Amino acid sequence: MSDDEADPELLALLRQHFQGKLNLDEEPETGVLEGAEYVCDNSIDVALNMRASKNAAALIYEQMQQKEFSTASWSEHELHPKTKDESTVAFIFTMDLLNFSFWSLRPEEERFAISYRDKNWTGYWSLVASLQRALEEDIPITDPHYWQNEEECNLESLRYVFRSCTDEEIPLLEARLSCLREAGKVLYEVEAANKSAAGLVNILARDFDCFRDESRYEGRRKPVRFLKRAQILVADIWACFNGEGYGEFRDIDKITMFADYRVPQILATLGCIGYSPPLQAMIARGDIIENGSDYEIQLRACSIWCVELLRREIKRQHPDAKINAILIDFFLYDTMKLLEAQGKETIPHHRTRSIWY
Ligand SMILES: Nc1nc2c(c(CN[C@H]3C=C[C@H](O)[C@@H]3O)cn2[C@@H]2O[C@H](COP(=O)(O)O)[C@@H](O)[C@H]2O)c(=O)[nH]1
Repeated sequence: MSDDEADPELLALLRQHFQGKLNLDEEPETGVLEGAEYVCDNSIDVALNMRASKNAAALIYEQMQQKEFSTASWSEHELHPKTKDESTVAFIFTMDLLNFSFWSLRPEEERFAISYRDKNWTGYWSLVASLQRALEEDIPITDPHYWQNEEECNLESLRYVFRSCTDEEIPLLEARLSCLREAGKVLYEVEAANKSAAGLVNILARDFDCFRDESRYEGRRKPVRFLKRAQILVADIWACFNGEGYGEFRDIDKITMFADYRVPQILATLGCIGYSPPLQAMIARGDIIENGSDYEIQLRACSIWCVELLRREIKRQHPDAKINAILIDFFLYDTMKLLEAQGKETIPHHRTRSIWY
């Protein structure tokens, strides 16, 4: 072959690459942990406390062992779906499309709540209860075709699905409808990610605006990615299916802590993270912290990085521990909710209103 004729194989490869069809990296990365470490290294309003984190790691692991905390714990929750089938995947997908911003400024007895199975459910559980109740009322709330049908699925019908037993409505109802509408457009196959957790997270962030949870941070060229609902979606499917069938992901340990408003709260309560005086005062007063602000990015990123360091410390203390950031996160969230139920909250959660968490 003369040297001015490019190899046809190479040409075909390059053509595919420039058409964006070539997936060279068989082992995708989400970039969440890399961004979290960068922010944490440059953060002045949130700092990690290594001694408290070391002590917390031992405490968390001991309690997780005592409670035999595992993926099976996910399905033990009264409201979580029990069947291991495609309808449960659809349930979890719908749930994590809408799994954001339940906090209320109202007193406990007046806040948005769902009455279901003779109990009033608030926060995240109000979402799960609403979806279960809708399905029992034969509303196909987990069906993408329903989300697309403007006759059937609209603000009125969604207001009915999330009807409250108090006079406070679910926050961001319109935003929830647009998340469903958008998702309805991109009919989704879990197989697309060929069993890669990071791959599925990246596809969700690429194909759905409402999963693309990232922020520009100071001078950094690349946005800092949090991808909280994309990651908790993968984690919920993995946990629900105990890592089998739809829940099988070869790289599940690449999933990080989910940067919400509860786990930073328990990390601060444990002393693992600390705030600068101005940030401390804002959180104590219950001031709104804007989504995308420096304070908020530092809070979320340092929490992700802190849970990563807790995971590493637990693995150092117990090399054969079957543990990852997901199980630590789930455990910390449940622990925070227990403290809340016992009226033992000492540090409030930060207040950011957004569709990201
Ligand atoms: N980081 C993290 N964030 C989590 C969860 C969960 C529930 N996961 C269940 C599944 C397995 C676990 O064992 C849990 O039982 C909800 N959230 C987020 O918190 C906020 C709701 O708070 P509140 O209004 O107080 O209910 C909201 O942003 C919601 O998206 C978690 O696990 N981790």
